[in-house]
Amino acid sequence: MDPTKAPDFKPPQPNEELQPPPDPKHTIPKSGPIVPYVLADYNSSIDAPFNLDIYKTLSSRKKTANSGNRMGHIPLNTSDFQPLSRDVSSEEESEGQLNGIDSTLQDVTTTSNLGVLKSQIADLEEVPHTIVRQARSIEDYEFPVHRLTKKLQDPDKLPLIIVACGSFSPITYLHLRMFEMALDDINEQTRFEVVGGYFSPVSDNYQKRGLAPAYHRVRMCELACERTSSWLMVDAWESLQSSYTRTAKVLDHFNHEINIKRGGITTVDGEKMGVKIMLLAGGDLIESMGESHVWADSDLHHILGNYGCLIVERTGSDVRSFLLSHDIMYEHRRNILIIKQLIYNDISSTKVRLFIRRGMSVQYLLPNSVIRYIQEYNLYINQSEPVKQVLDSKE
Ligand SMILES: Nc1ncnc2c1ncn2[C@@H]1O[C@H](COP(=O)(O)OP(=O)(O)OP(=O)(O)O)[C@@H](O)[C@H]1O
Ligand SMILES: NC(=O)c1ccc[n+]([C@@H]2O[C@H](COP(=O)(O)O)[C@@H](O)[C@H]2O)c1
Repeated sequence: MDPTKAPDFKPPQPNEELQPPPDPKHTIPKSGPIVPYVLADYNSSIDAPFNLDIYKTLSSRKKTANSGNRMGHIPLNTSDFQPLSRDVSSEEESEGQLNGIDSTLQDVTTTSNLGVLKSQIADLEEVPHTIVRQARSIEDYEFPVHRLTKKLQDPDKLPLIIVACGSFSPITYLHLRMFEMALDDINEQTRFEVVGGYFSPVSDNYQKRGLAPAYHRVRMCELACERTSSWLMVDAWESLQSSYTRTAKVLDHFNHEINIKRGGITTVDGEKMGVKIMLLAGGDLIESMGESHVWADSDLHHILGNYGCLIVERTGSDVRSFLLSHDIMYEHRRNILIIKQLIYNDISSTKVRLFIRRGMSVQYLLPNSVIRYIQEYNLYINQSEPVKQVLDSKE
């Protein structure tokens, strides 16, 4: 649980000159083109119209278009949905079901933008289909792009990828819901178009109580994403590292994979454009940013300045006041979006682990496929987290 134990973590010294975190030696080139978009540019209102051409020119100059890219996209048409697995349904059945979904959606979406959006319809969890899986070793690792949008859909918007870092031990409906809340607020309040969302589970080196082995946490996230969402993915890179990786470096990894290696994504005009990457986090994580022994100031400048943060308010935490009181967060406030939970959800992985240990039901707190996985591998039953600490942890 203690990132200060990372081999490269140095606590800030008084009067220290702030330096950005050092580039990881092999994967991140010295001057990575981190996309400089901020949520609210140059004091204009967050939803003011703005000139995309400047960015198009910039990105076409930097064009490093990688012809071999294998990007997928958030499925919007039924033809884009993942095929149902053949061992459970014939091709005809699949077609019939998809057509069924299509006509239902048509009714909802042709007349207005109201109702359930096409992009938010996933295959039902009960419909088994192929699960895209990440490698178990870093040697075989490939960055997942099967649900990344291939092409921006709105010519007036900028592409954005959301990354959630955490333990996910186990992943719950709250963690999944955080992405949906973020999606709604981004669509409503910003000029960004979400082109992908990733979970990045921490590695086993993160010494936090209750961590199931990284391999299982990644698998559970994969089941949850593939079975309940049409756009979320899991990236195992962080979980496969041999030592703890600070969040600043995890975001650099996403920048490397998406912007440096693949040159961003394609705009409506067929140009390549860099993608903004933002960290999705809960209010508690953000409040931990006030503790200098947990987050280095230079990392905070790097994360909040170069990337940005989407903060989901947590019951009982006042993120806005915290933002006001924290110098670095205040400095980068235009790159931070606070997401209000309109329906409060406070599902806690710690309590889920306790329930499992006590043989209690966890149904409707996490996806069924994740519950089945936990049962199959007997996860969390032999844990020894102090019960008092579990019950007091989030209150
Ligand atoms: N109730 C909540 N409201 C908003 N965000 C939350 C809530 N619970 C967790 N999160 C956020 O989910 C992300 C992943 O959390 P993580 O799995 O590391 O811890 P957790 O969900 O609090 O689980 P644990 O109980 O094991 O500490 C973090 O950004 C965290 O802030
Ligand atoms: N200095 C850092 O980069 C730093 C510090 C604390 C937590 N984190 C990250 O925050 C996420 C959630 O942490 P907790 O589960 O401890 O709330 C993890 O992904 C962890 O790596 C990063």
